[in-house]
Formats: sequence, C-alpha cells, structure tokens
Amino acid sequence: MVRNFFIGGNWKMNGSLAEAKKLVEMLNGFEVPANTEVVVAPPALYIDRVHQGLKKEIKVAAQNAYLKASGAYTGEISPQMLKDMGLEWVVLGHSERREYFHESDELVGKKTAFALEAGLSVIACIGEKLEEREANITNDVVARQMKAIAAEIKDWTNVVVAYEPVWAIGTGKVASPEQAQDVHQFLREWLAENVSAKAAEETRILYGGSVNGGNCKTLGAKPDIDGFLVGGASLKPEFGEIILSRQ
Ligand SMILES: O=C(CO)COP(=O)(O)O
Repeated sequence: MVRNFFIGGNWKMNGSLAEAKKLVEMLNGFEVPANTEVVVAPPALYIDRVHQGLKKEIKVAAQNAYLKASGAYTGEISPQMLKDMGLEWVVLGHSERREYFHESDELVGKKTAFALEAGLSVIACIGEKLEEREANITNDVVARQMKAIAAEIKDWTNVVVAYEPVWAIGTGKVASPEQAQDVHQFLREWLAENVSAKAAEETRILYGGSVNGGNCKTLGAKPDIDGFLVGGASLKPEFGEIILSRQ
C-alpha cells in the first residue's frame, strides 16, 4: 500500500490571536496535494478559532491531552473535549512535554491509548537526546519509547509516529537524510517484529527537527520518511513548500 504523506505543523506556545488569524489566511492559500494530509497544532486557546477559519483539507490537532474524560484536573483538557470541539488529532509525548513536564514513557503510552479510545488520532512523538545518540543508544531509546506505547494499544491504524531527535529540535541541526532514514527503518522493523506486518507497512513515520523549505525534499525522498512534524518553519510561508515536498 502507499502511505499518504503527512505534514504536521506544531506551533508550540507561539503567536497571538492576530498572528493565528494571519497563519489561517496563509494556510488557506496553500495548495494541498491529494496524496498529502496536513494537520496543524495551535496553542489550545486558539484551536477553535483556527479550526473555524481553516479550509477543510487542513485538520487541527491539540498539542496535548490528559488521560481522563473529566474531573478535578485543573488546567488539563480531555480527548473527549477535543472531540466535542470537532477535532480529529492530538500530539502526544512531544519531547518538550517529556522534558519540562516530566511525562514518562508510561504516561505517554497511557495517554495514547486513552485518546485513541476517545476516537482521536494520535501523533505520538519519540526521539533520543544528544547524549543518547553520542552513547550509540538511539535505537534502544526509541525502542523503549515505542514499547511503552505498544504495551497500551493494539491497533496502530490511527497512530502516526513522529521521530524527533531532541538535538535537532529548534537547533537548526537537522538530522541528515541518512541518519533519519536509519532510525525510521529501524522503527518500521520494530513494528514488524513487535506489532504486526500490517502496522509496519501502514504506519506513517514522520521526521521532526529543524525541517525547512530547503531540506524537506531530500528528507522526504527517503523510503521510510512519510512526512514531517514541523516546528518553527510551520509559522512561516515556507510551510507551503514543505506541504509540497512529496508531490
Ligand atoms: O519539535 C518540533 C516539532 O514538533 C520541531 O521543531 P523545529 O522544527 O522548530 O525544530
């Protein structure tokens, strides 16, 4: 089967209402190829405005969700609430959530299962830190992160994996196409061995970390790179070029 290309734009905690409106205008002006899915993740407060304003081909994700439907969890948003607002996607396990908000592999696995049960699709993020790459344990780290997700879910149909090496995020130090392809291939083999041949064949594996208009085509030409999760460049006009990178 052919895996549709997937471009995610993670706005992180950036912008203002005025800037969100400008980004919506910018996005609505982009051509979205039939073989490419585009999903943007604005800050939670702006999600609804962005969702209301965007053309239908571009979907909206939350950057996080909790693992309860409702209750006394001050500050949190549930997958059920995201569904209620008409959203289809949530990003979980981003390295910034893991690093600054102490989200463990286990928590990310549980949140993934809970969001899927609520009917959302999940962009599940994994990736090694610089010291882990230097210690040659990249594959061990991403396998451990995948295992924690696989322990909680059976069906990977509505999961997109985003491989984002922490050393490449926001640093301008993009992984080389070969470095990224090596890990993506390892992840696909991991899925084949530990989940199923179907999951290995069908699960989109995105690369994230300093993707821009200049490097997206060579990265996107690699066989196991099925798209990108883009941070900084998703706030700029070059996001339009990234959307076209596998045309
Ligand atoms: O973390 C990222 C996307 O989730 C990547 O961020 P940058 O594209 O800014 O490096």
